[in-house]
Amino acid sequence: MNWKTVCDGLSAVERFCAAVEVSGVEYDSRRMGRGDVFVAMRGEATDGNRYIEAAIAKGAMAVVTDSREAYEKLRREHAGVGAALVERGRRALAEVSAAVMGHPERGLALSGVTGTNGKTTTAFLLEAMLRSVGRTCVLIGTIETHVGDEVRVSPHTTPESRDVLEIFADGVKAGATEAVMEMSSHALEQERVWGLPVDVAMFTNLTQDHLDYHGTMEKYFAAKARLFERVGSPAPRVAVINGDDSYGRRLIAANRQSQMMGYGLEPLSGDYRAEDIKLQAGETRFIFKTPNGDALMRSSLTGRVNVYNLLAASCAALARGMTLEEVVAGAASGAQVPGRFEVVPSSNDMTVVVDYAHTDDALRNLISLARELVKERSGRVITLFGCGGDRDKTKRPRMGRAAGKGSDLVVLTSDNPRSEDPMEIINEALAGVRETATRCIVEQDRAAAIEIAIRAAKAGDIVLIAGKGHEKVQILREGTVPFDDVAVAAGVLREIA
Ligand SMILES: CC(=O)N[C@H]1[C@@H](OP(=O)(O)OP(=O)(O)OC[C@H]2O[C@@H](n3ccc(=O)[nH]c3=O)[C@H](O)[C@@H]2O)O[C@H](CO)[C@@H](O)[C@@H]1O[C@H](C)C(=O)N[C@@H](C)C(=O)N[C@H](CCC(=O)O)C(=O)O
Ligand SMILES: Nc1ncnc2c1ncn2[C@@H]1O[C@H](COP(=O)(O)OP(=O)(O)OP(=O)(O)O)[C@@H](O)[C@H]1O
Ligand SMILES: N[C@H](CCC[C@H](N)C(=O)O)C(=O)O
Ligand SMILES: [Mg+2]
Repeated sequence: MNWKTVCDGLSAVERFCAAVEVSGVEYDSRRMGRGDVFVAMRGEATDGNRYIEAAIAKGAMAVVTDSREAYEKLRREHAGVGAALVERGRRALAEVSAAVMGHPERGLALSGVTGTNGKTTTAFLLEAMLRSVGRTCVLIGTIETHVGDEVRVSPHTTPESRDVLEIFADGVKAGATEAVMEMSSHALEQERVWGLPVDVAMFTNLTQDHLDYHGTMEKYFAAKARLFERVGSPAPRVAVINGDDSYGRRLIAANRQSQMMGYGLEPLSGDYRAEDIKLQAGETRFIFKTPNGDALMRSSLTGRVNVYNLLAASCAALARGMTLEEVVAGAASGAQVPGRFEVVPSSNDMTVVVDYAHTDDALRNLISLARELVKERSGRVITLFGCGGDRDKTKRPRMGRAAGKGSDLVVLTSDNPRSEDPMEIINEALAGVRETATRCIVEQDRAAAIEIAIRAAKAGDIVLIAGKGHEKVQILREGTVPFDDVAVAAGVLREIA
């Protein structure tokens, strides 16, 4: 594509439309190919403007920068290279990528989901519903990325706009008409989803997480709320919002532009509600009440939180034109989401569950679900958890309290300590557990800790292995090593069988 054509569609402060052809876009000098546009973005760790020379050396035909100094240097020293001076690097990245890739976002109806917990599960459910009526989908989220039937690894929950658009372009080629995407608060704040036309936006809930990045709950909420505002693209056509959540109610009250679908369990939560809920291990049933009729909803997912996820996905599927009957049939077709209340198969008479609960709210929900499940058989709840390093430190004692409060035994261990000292993280969480009277065993090594937790269980007990879910690695100061909670737990269960 001609750089001038790209330039014409770019909201730039100044531009130099050299007569060059560009074939791709990159934001990382290490990934540059000949003929690409390099978009320099200012980050927290470094500044993309430092890598302009490296990008040109690798064959950049044009450079987009938010630095006047860098722009003027480019004009002086690289007369043959196209250039644009913009206000915000990440916005420009989205605009340039969409133009160079021929606007793949226009070929897909996009449903986006945000919230602290439940994004991955809701996205998987919605994709299953859409697929059940024969639609080809793109799915972008924490666990993996789907381009129709092709499964790819997800380096991030929400990639940079350039990478999202590349996936969209592949999706369009594969015949996709729908895209379902998790939109993390980091991505909304950093405008990684700038310019994407969201048709249906979903909000699951907001509880404490990521305060290391956002600072306060209000700022964290403001980042999530951007999905429902007119920033960079029109406001979503339909907003699907959890009316049982106090932040959700604020979004509902502030809404002026979208068709509103409020959902929840409380009578005032909205027009889409779950009533007569029946929860069992491996089965959830409820009456899905809608303004256009009611239907019996059944799913193999376990737990009350999944009632919310089913409601959000069902509302979105209705908004995408599916009938109530199709939605209900589609929900029944939704399979296990990896690492979300995943029961590890075993011949022992205890239950071992791997779950991605990594906030105090998720732990509380998980433990109270486990408590309900063991009630009849008078079993105990044994909870293993750890807290991530280089992430929100204030959630550590809160997670400790939540684990201690509902469990009969806590095993405290490591969960991606990253650059931090694992024992320091453990001690911060331990302070919370100690506020409760629950016995706590500390074992820094996660594999050893899993073994301790399972060996402590008796017939009828449930062992919750929380925090890592689908993850396949442990991130340590010394490096990243393969690690899989399900595999480790299955190994221990085999040994004691
Ligand atoms: C805090 C955060 O979100 N950081 C992300 C962000 O980094 P940054 O803006 O600080 O960028 P930077 O590293 O300073 O680099 C600036 C620019 O220089 C470029 N560069 C850098 C080096 C070089 O040699 N050449 C070069 O061109 C970089 O590609 C970048 O464009 O942009 C980078 C490029 O895309 C990301 O890799 C990085 O993710 C880091 C690794 C990360 O851990 N992110 C997590 C917190 C995250 O985003 N998580 C959410 C999910 C959270 C949830 O569970 O809800 C997610 O959406 O995945
Ligand atoms: N609707 C919900 N409300 C509260 N907790 C939930 C909900 N859905 C799932 N959870 C809990 O949160 C954990 C993570 O769920 P899920 O992966 O669906 O959320 P997520 O928002 O994608 O998380 P992340 O931002 O880390 O990717 C689950 O394992 C479960 O313990
Ligand atoms: N994706 C989230 C959750 C990771 C959960 C836990 N395994 C951790 O490493 O803290 C994050 O990066 O904060
Ligand atoms: Mg997720």
